[in-house]
Amino acid sequence: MTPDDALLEVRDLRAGYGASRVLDGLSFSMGAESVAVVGRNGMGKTTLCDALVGFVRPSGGEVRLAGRRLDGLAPETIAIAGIAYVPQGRRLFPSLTVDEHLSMLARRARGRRWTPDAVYELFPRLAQRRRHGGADLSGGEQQMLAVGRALLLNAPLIVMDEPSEGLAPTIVDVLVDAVHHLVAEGVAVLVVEQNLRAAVRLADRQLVMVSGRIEAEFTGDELLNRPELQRRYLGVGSTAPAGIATGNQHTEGERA
Ligand SMILES: Nc1ncnc2c1ncn2[C@@H]1O[C@H](COP(=O)(O)OP(=O)(O)OP(=O)(O)O)[C@@H](O)[C@H]1O
Repeated sequence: MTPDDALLEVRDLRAGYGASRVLDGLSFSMGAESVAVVGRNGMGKTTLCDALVGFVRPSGGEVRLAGRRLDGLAPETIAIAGIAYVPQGRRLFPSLTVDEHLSMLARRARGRRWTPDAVYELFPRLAQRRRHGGADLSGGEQQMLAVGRALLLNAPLIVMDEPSEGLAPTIVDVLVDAVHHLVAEGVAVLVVEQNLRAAVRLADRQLVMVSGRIEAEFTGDELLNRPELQRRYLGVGSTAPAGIATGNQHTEGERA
């Protein structure tokens, strides 16, 4: 991909917390496609997401969306400029209903592709639960709501941090279908994943993060079929079932 046709271009990005540098000259670019970032725990994946959306202020480098420089801007400005965020842990409001979560952004979404009704069409399960509070939802329903809320920004790029975390396999299927649907409509999705099986279903391009940089890129098939790559880059042990989880993923089995 040349910078000319990149939707998102990240160049030499640096960021950290106080004196500790976490992102250390990270670069990649992507178009209107899905791309996964995988890597061991603590390599800086969440920090990358937070730096892209403005929750962590970069200390150097550039983030450009469709050519417009976004690094250093406030999170609200970056959201409106076109990067929506589905954060790790979903960050919903326990006392607000599904409807109330979505109606907060409904006015901005009016007349555009993604409205609350369109979100309910994508996730019929959410429509059935529309009057339930955030705290009453299963993990899968919460994740659908977090994705739905991000969609209402009608942004060209959605960043998702560990979307499959804690979800039952059937709900991961719903999520994978939704991401494919979005990409087919021209929305770009950048997804950070600990779960390699989920990562390769969500995206063909797999960027491997090591110590705050993108160290290598593989296709999903390459990563799934080459245990030595999994051991080297993802810390998947030789006794683990091939390609199930990177680092110390803890999940599955939650009620759908
Ligand atoms: N708020 C913070 N203050 C200080 N250090 C932090 C903070 N958040 C993360 N770190 C440190 O930054 C490094 C990268 O963390 P980050 O969460 O970005 O990695 P990650 O690849 O997403 O890991 P994980 O998969 O475990 O969430 C770690 O060493 C972590 O301890």
